[in-house]
Amino acid sequence: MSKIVYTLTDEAPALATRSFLPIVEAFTKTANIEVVTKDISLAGRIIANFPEFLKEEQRITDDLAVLGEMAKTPDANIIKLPNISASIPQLKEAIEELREKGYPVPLYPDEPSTEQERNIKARYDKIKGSAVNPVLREGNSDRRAPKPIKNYAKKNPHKMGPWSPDSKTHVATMSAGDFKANEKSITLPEDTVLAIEFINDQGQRSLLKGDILVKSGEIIDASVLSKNALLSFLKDQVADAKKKGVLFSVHLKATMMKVSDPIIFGHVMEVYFSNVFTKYGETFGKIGISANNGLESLLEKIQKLPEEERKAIEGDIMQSIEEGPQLAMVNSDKGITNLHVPSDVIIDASMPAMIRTSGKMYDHNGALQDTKAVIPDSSYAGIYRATIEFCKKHGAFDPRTMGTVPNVGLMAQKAEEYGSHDKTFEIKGQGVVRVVDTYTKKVLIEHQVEDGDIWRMCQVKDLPVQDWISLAVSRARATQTPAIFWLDKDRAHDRELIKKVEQYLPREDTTGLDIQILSPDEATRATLIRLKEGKDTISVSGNVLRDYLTDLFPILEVGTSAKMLSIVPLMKGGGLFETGAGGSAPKHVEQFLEEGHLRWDSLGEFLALAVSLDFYSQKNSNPEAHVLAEALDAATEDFLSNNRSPSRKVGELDTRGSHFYLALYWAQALASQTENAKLKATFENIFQQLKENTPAILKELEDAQGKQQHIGGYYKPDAALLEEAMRPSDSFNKVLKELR
Ligand SMILES: NC(=O)C1=CN([C@@H]2O[C@H](COP(=O)(O)OP(=O)(O)OC[C@H]3O[C@@H](n4cnc5c(N)ncnc54)[C@H](OP(=O)(O)O)[C@@H]3O)[C@@H](O)[C@H]2O)C=CC1
Ligand SMILES: O=C(O)CCC(=O)C(=O)O
Ligand SMILES: [Mg+2]
Repeated sequence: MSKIVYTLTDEAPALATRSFLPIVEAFTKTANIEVVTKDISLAGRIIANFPEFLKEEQRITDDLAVLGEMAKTPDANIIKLPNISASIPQLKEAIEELREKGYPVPLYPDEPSTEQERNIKARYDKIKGSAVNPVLREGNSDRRAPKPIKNYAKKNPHKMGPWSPDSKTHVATMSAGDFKANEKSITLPEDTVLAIEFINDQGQRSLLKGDILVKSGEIIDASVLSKNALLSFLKDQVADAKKKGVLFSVHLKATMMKVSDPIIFGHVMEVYFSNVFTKYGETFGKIGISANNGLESLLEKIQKLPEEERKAIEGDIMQSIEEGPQLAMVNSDKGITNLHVPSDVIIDASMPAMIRTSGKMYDHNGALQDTKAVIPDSSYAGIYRATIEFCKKHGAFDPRTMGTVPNVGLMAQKAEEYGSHDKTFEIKGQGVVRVVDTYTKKVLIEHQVEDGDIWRMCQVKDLPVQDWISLAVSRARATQTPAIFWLDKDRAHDRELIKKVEQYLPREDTTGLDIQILSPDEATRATLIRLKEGKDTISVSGNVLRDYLTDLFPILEVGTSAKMLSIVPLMKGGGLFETGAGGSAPKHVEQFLEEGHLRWDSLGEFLALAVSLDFYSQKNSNPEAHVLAEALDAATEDFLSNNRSPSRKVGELDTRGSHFYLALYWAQALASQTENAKLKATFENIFQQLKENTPAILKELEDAQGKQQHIGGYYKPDAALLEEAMRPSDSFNKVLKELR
């Protein structure tokens, strides 16, 4: 019999799990459902990957690899919480913490010089960045705000900052020399093996990557971002932000695009702090400073220098900030700028948050200001530009009346850019990069490159594309909603995809459906007009737009993407249920540690669990699981209508209290259903007890707030301390124990 697999992750969701999972385990046990956990936290993944450095009792299995295999089986039923996609600074912090805890995992070798170091770095590079989702996502993505969530937002609209036509906020993106401009793409007629090679101006050939297995019908594309074009673009933008008196901010996806985007981030650092890097470049080289890791890491590393030198550098950094355009801040109280850590500002969440806030970001005084949002590559920047222009013209959206934009995203099997990191290279020297068919020796794609350019190749397989088209049609049919494929006939890769849509769409029954293909810019405008009028439109997009759109629209419509239903129907028949569409909210952990108040909203998890239980019921012919699922959905509606989401303020209901209410309503729904007498009897008793004990439980939960929390670690907290912190109500724990 299959099981429900629950993932243990990082930061706020991992804290929340310690409170919610015991409830899930207790409730599902009544239907004989086995819930097992798998550790895919950053710390867990590091430990699992370096067994030879550890004592026998410290070693753990590589749960991510286990889940990756499971995702390719029909029995998979995985509930996936958000996890950290670690930047280098985060990875190093986690390594440091583990070593302090007595796990002698190796240090991250920035510049490996031996074979062993190269091997260690390669292993860490697999753990770095977005290393989990691409492994589990063996299916395409279906993300939407369910009806009750939309209805709740209509009745209880979140705050939306007004937009003025005079706003100076704008998107700046490259007009030449970027990935979009240089993209070339082909569809392969048969299975073959490709190689990527670089031939420099002296005619020397080096293999960048060989043995790339490709299948018939697979689309490959390759492109290059010119370093020189990027630098001149960035210089112009720094000057222009200063001239216009707007904040300077850069929005990248350094986590998922883990090879290209940290390099681009580094160039932004070097341009913004050009005086500093020119003056101290040599010193920085000696002490191993890489601009790619951000200002915070730079400031830490210069602590090693003699005081006088350190102070001089710090002074010059301050001077650059004072003389340059003001930087947008991540945390103005703590002086953390947009350039401190490459993973602090992540485009999918950061751009919508800015749009929700009247197009403004924080300056160093904590005041909101108009902003230049620098998104160097123009492939997808246009959707934000179009949205900003729309808001300037029509004002902010109104959550009470706006429609909804569900997404069907092409994602399976490391599709498109998000699967490109093993084929992305910072080019050393001048010459050409070629993609070669190793059987026919034919050069399939070729680019002229210069030193420092970033070249990459992406792939998307044919079966995932077919599955994506079917999923789009089935969602359009199920909801009778128009669907737009966001594909640009002026982009090489999209042209290949359009051919497939034109080939496979006629195989589907589309009678009565409204399905169009529009470029992302046109699709944005068409969708926004409908959205404003209260009409719904399905966006059918590639992988990057899937990511961007499933934060953009939810954040505008319901305030956060945490409330999204996010299903991945796995291509082999299993189910992967992601909890919400957002991340792991590091800011929430900070508040919890300081004030004992956790504001993480688990709505996405409630929605995911209900679908997972229903799926379990079908797979295992277990009708009780279905009863649990229906009752959970009913409980989620009660939860919403009674406003039981965690508040942002200490002393008010937090995540733990919100979980108590969910349990209360879930028990109530089970007690009042009539489909299953055994569950009814069990939960009549449990509901009664929870109800009677409500004041005591709430008091115990409230008493746990208002003080600093000590959980014995950030990346690998202590299990017992966590349990104590996240389950502080004895009265609640006692009732749950009766079920277990
Ligand atoms: N599926 C996954 O595994 C994903 C992982 N990530 C990873 O998460 C980390 C943080 O990424 P970041 O870009 O900061 O994005 P997050 O989505 O974690 O955070 C952005 C903001 O969204 C709000 N938010 C997000 N989730 C919730 C929730 N459940 N309840 C309430 N509010 C929520 C919070 O706003 P406020 O602070 O105002 O309360 C939060 O600060 C990174 O390591 C990133 O790579 C990111 C996206 C998806
Ligand atoms: O895997 C990641 O790094 C982030 C994923 C993400 O943002 C998403 O799927 O929406
Ligand atoms: Mg995202």
